[in-house]
Amino acid sequence: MADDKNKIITASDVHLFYGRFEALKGITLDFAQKDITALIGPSGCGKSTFLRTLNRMNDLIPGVTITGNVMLHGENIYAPATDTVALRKEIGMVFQQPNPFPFSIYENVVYGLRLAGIRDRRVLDEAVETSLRQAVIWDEVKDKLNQSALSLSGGQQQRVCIARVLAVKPDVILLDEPTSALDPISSGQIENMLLELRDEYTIILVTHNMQQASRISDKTAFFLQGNLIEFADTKTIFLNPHEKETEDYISGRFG
Ligand SMILES: Nc1ncnc2c1ncn2[C@@H]1O[C@H](COP(=O)(O)OP(=O)(O)OP(=O)(O)O)[C@@H](O)[C@H]1O
Repeated sequence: MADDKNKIITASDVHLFYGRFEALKGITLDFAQKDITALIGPSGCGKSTFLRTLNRMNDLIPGVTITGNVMLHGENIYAPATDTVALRKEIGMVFQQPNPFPFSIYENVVYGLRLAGIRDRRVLDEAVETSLRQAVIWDEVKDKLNQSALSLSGGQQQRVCIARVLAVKPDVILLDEPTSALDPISSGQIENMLLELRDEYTIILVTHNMQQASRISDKTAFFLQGNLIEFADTKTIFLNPHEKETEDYISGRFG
């Protein structure tokens, strides 16, 4: 577990039910500042569900019941007073399928800033350039910022979506299989970008791709049937796992 002073998110005994089905069976897991943490495990083990508990995206699904605590900077995000819009700015999310809005590249990136009431063109222009540079797509799009984001390739769209998240300066970025819909070159670009972003952001990544987890993450959490089986340094998980189930999964014996 992370040192107390470095913890940014602390999840304690999180249970989640879809109706009567228990998809998370008491997950306790801490995330350290500016680590990349990979969540791995076979299909249906609950990794995406757990990721969504971290910025209350499951609240949007009817019939969901959640117990336990998720603390961000020591504050319970499930407290009734939590402003979920503000929470999702602090903990941004990127999905498997690139989901740009049907607007220009520029308007996609400034979307959250406009919602926050920022109108100063200079501030918006600066945020667009900074975020697109951080998402390593500035050079490809700088001459066509007014073109629809939907005209870009899938990999470019995903990087614009990441720029859209970065523009509101989150503390944490959640990514749910962000490269699984992309070709290997685009996936590699996104992996390199995540490694660059690690200096500034806490990154939590659901991935089916074990090479990806081992290439870019500092810590790895292995889930199985709604349980967290093992959480450790990525090297330990892949080279010297403590639990038999982890070893079986890593070595391809199931999943
Ligand atoms: N909206 C929902 N309603 C009901 N059950 C759901 C819902 N979303 C997920 N589940 C169930 O909860 C369990 C965990 O699903 P989840 O999507 O979190 O798994 P996962 O590990 O991310 O899987 P995958 O890698 O296939 O995306 C699965 O059994 C799934 O069928």
